[in-house]
Amino acid sequence: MKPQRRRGHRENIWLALEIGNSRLHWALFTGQTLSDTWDTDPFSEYITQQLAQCQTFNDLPPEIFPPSRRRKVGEKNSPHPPIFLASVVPQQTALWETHPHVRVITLEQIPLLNMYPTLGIDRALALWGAGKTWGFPMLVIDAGTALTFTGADAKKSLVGGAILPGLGLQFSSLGEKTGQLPHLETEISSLPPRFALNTTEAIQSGIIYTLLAGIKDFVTAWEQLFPESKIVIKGGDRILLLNYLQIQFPEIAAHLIMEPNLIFWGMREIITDH
Ligand SMILES: Nc1ncnc2c1ncn2[C@@H]1O[C@H](COP(=O)(O)OP(=O)(O)O)[C@@H](O)[C@H]1O
Ligand SMILES: CC(C)(COP(=O)(O)O)[C@@H](O)C(=O)NCCC(=O)O
Ligand SMILES: [K+]
Repeated sequence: MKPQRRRGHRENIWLALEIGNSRLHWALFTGQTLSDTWDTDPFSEYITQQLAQCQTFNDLPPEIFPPSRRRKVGEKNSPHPPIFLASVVPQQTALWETHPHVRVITLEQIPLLNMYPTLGIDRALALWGAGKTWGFPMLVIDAGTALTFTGADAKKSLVGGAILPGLGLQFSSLGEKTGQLPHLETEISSLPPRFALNTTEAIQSGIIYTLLAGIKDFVTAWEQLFPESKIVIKGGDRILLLNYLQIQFPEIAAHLIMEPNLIFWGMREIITDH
């Protein structure tokens, strides 16, 4: 599984791909060093079929590997690097797993204790990456499509967690499943009045204040169990939520470390030598 060193081209280049429910998250590594990250939309079957034909790095389609990033990779005809894949979207996984350069990461590779078989690989990798970086006990909050809490104790044993609809999903489900509520943008330019007098602000208020209160409640409960634990927040809505937590519950926000690349740290831990 380890990326091989090859003579005559830049050493140990590998790609990490995390497939989430909203988008694909990519990282370019040289050995242990993370040199670049970017996000793309999910791919059609056509693009992944094209990918399976690629022989060299340069053959990678621009939808996957934007031209602006190519200079970091070295010679044009460098062999195709391995792509280490962690996915929580089975339909997308199926498009990739036959690809000759793809290695799918599974829960068995992650040394966390007490994992249950259906635990999301993203949650396990992010928790492992955070714990190996800042130490255990550890709680990870992933503000992605779903918002998740995932915690482990000092023995690197999964304590458990929680899953709820993320910020975007809360807005879209109200917009889609009701007769007269609009589908609002996830961006909230400022905190609305809690008791609002129009529909837009009433939706924003309901979603943002309950999310912030929920995060506060989970963080407080975790800290009662593990007062010495670090807590790290990741995911596409991390900045928005942390900004509003700073306003609403500054004492809670002060405990949170923000780090978007936890899953890539987790992948690096399990696939490279130290
Ligand atoms: N450019 C973007 N595209 C999609 N979602 C985004 C973007 N920027 C911020 N977001 C927010 O990120 C959330 C998705 O988080 P992300 O971590 O990308 O999800 P996942 O890992 O589940 O694919 C959405 O709720 C959305 O509000
Ligand atoms: C909870 C998730 C949907 C989060 O996915 P994401 O929002 O990051 O795309 C994913 O981790 C998943 O499908 N988990 C499986 C169930 C579990 O972890 O218990
Ligand atoms: K995720």
